[in-house]
Amino acid sequence: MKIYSADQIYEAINSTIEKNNTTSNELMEFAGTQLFDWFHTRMQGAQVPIHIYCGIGNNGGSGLVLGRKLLHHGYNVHVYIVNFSDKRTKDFLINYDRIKEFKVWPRLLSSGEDFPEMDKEDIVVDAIFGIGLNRETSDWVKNLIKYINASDAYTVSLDVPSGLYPNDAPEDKEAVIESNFTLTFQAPKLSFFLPETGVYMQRWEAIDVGLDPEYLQTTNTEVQLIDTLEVLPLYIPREKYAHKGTYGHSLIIGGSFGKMGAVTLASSACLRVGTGLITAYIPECGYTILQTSLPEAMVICDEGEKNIAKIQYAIEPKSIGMGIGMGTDAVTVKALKAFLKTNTTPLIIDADALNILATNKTLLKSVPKGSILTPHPKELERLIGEWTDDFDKIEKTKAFAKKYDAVVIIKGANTITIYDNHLYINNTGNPGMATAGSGDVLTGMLTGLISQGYDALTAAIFGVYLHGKAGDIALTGLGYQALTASDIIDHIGDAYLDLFKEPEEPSAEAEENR
Ligand SMILES: NC(=O)C1=CN([C@@H]2O[C@H](COP(=O)(O)OP(=O)(O)OC[C@H]3O[C@@H](n4cnc5c(N)ncnc54)[C@H](OP(=O)(O)O)[C@@H]3O)[C@@H](O)[C@H]2O)[C@H](O)CC1
Ligand SMILES: [K+]
Repeated sequence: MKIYSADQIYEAINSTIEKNNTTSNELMEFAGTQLFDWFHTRMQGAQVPIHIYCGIGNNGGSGLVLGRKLLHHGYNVHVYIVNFSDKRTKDFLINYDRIKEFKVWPRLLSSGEDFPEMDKEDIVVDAIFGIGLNRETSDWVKNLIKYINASDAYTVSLDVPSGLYPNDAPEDKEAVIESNFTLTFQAPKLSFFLPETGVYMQRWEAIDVGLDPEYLQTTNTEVQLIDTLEVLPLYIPREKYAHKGTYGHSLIIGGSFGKMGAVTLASSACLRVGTGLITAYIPECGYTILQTSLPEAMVICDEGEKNIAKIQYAIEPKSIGMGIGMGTDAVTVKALKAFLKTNTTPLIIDADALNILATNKTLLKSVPKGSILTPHPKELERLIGEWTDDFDKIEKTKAFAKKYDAVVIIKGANTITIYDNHLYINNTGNPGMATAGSGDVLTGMLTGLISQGYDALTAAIFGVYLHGKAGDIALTGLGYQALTASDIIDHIGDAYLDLFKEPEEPSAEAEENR
């Protein structure tokens, strides 16, 4: 799914108006009708008080259309105008007049003294600011936002939680609505997926507000949300006359005394994702561990007993996953430096190998084209330096990926793959996957995909998706706490099979948050 910038959404609105020979108010009416349908389907006339807070722009206008339609169907509606400016938009004014058809005179809020009474069993509709927010809110509006947040009423935000920019960090963390549900217009916004700003909503759903399909389809976006529809075309089918050589030889380089499990997990995941052959390159002490725990794997032992000391082998791998459990012992650092000088095979660089690169930045130039780096936030910070907020982090990572022509995967709740100034946000995975070895599994999967012929970017997008999907499937019957990295490996096969499942009729529940 494409994630449009605020500018692109305004362009889409203009294009819709031009092409369909319609008016912006008709668009607002359509959007409001869709919003009403959403509420009506769920509420079925229930008389729970609904408090609609409308700003004076088009976000507020949409709130007024929704309010009018709810009133028309006999709902228990209270409408407030958050009068933060006298520059009311044309469509706001039209709908401000129209709601009075129902003999409803919205209450004007214009200072901190007159906030309405609400009960925590009530529903709040937040239509204060949409994507037109362009500066810090005034103190009294901030107080109103804090008041709404403190009410604990179930809050549904229209388009975005008010106070949240689609493509920027809020100046004041308290001046943002904490929404339980965000009904976003047409497509979600980037800020929904980043750790610092994603917390302002529990769930979201995109409402089709009828924007010009041609504009939406032909416009390139910098950001994409990756789900089954996006990865299905990336899948490379297995050939009938294939042999194990067809799907490449993968090499996992890592391990140190006490950390051999990481290599076992990565090698096992690499196999499960479909590599033809797998070799683990480990220090001597891991020989029996590997051979016993993973009979399918071949093992090459380094001359070092407890740490990797000199990387040399006589095989020709198609891809190499390195760094997991490797440690940062001086002898290993030296071995990695020497290895990078001559290696031309694409690398998937994780964990300690990332830390070694971060302290020896000149080595980054020796990372071959078509390689992937998989840092978690702390490792990323060591590579690119500190950032002021998530958006700054993304800009810095984009510059880093460009400079070294590498694919960078920022691991997190919504793992983000960055390459060539584009962002691919993964939509699978769950908090149960924040567990020991989960990253080692991902490294193994990426290595196995590249060996099978996927290019680095495709392997990253597809691998991160499959990894998350395997974790999601594994979750059933386990729950967040019990999920382990081995469970993710055990469900890689199910994640593949799930790609080809006939789509079920979407239930309202399943539609939410996708
Ligand atoms: N099909 C669609 O996608 C439709 C979307 N719609 C909705 O429209 C909003 C965007 O509406 P817009 O009027 O552009 O913007 P807002 O309602 O978010 O904000 C209104 C104005 O408020 C001013 N502003 C911005 N920040 C502040 C602030 N901190 N304090 C005070 N005032 C502020 C700003 O105007 P200025 O001239 O004063 O800068 C905003 O323009 C979108 O989110 C959807 O909800 C429509 O329904 C049409 C269909
Ligand atoms: K809003």
